[in-house]
Amino acid sequence: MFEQLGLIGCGLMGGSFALAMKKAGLVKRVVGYSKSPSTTDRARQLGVIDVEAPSALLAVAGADIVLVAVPVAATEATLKAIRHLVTPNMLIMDVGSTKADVVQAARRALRDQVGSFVPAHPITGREVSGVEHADAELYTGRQVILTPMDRTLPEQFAKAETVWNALGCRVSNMSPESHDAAFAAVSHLPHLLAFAMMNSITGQAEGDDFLSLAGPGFRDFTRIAASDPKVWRDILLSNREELLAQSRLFQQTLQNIEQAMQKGDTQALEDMITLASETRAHWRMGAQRTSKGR
Ligand SMILES: NC(=O)C1=CN([C@@H]2O[C@H](COP(=O)(O)OP(=O)(O)OC[C@H]3O[C@@H](n4cnc5c(N)ncnc54)[C@H](O)[C@@H]3O)[C@@H](O)[C@H]2O)C=CC1
Ligand SMILES: O=C(O)C(=O)Cc1ccc(O)cc1
Repeated sequence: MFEQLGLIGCGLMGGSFALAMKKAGLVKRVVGYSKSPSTTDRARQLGVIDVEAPSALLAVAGADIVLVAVPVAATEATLKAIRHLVTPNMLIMDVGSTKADVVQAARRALRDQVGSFVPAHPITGREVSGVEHADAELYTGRQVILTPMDRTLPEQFAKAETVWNALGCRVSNMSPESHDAAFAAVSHLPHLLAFAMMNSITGQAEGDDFLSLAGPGFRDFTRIAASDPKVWRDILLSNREELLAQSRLFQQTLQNIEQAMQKGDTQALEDMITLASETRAHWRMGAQRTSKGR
């Protein structure tokens, strides 16, 4: 389907996309660029990319599909660097975890070529980063949210849907703002809490001793605290308004539970735990929404 993928950011998400595209027979050649030459070199050694490019611009030369898979704050500079080679026939996508910022960055950077850009967020990933963890199956069976702009070209949007469907993903669309509000609640806040949880324990004199005693519940709750610092620094800042609003709601809910504990209000405490327990027991990842919502 495509001749050449230009991959900018040869890490977990970009590397996995390259492997998945090759495995599905959707691309003949992958030309990759990452900020550090040793990463690009490693990506070639691992067979994730076929050719190393010395710059983002040269990774795009001759490409008919481009994936930008860098920390979200690097999106604007990356798109600016490639703008002169972007054509209306080229499909450019990102995989960034935030979308309002990315869309604004794309408008500023690509200007009259912004129609080629289809903002994308695959709802998959891991707490490990880097090309060593790239996995051809990472996207299989997962959701991908597209947040097209008014100027997104219908042909490029249709191509984006076709690519993700061919990789086994379920594709849906929403506005960048609705996307950021939802993912502040179900992705960015859980990461924030996991980071805070780890630091709140290690900040105590006996923190290391406590950690040595922790079991599977702690492991499950904190797995995502091991995520990449640069990637998550950018996400927390990029979606800070929505995330701070979610953090305030969380703190209010925590206070309600603490109050019931302080008052010894057995019934209120049990009711709150029952609500959480039943909701979590029935929740399934990626299940279609059945009732209310925005
Ligand atoms: N890790 C995850 O689970 C998920 C991450 N994402 C998004 O995917 C994007 C990439 O994240 P990962 O692949 O996890 O990170 P990663 O750290 O594995 O890969 C990022 C790569 O980009 C390179 N890079 C950084 N700045 C660059 C620049 N200015 N120019 C070129 N290359 C640059 C890094 O050297 C690295 O190779 C981020 O925007 C993140 O929000 C989206 C869904 C899931
Ligand atoms: O590791 C996990 O389970 C994740 O939740 C990964 C993840 C990280 C960032 C995203 O934007 C989407 C998914």
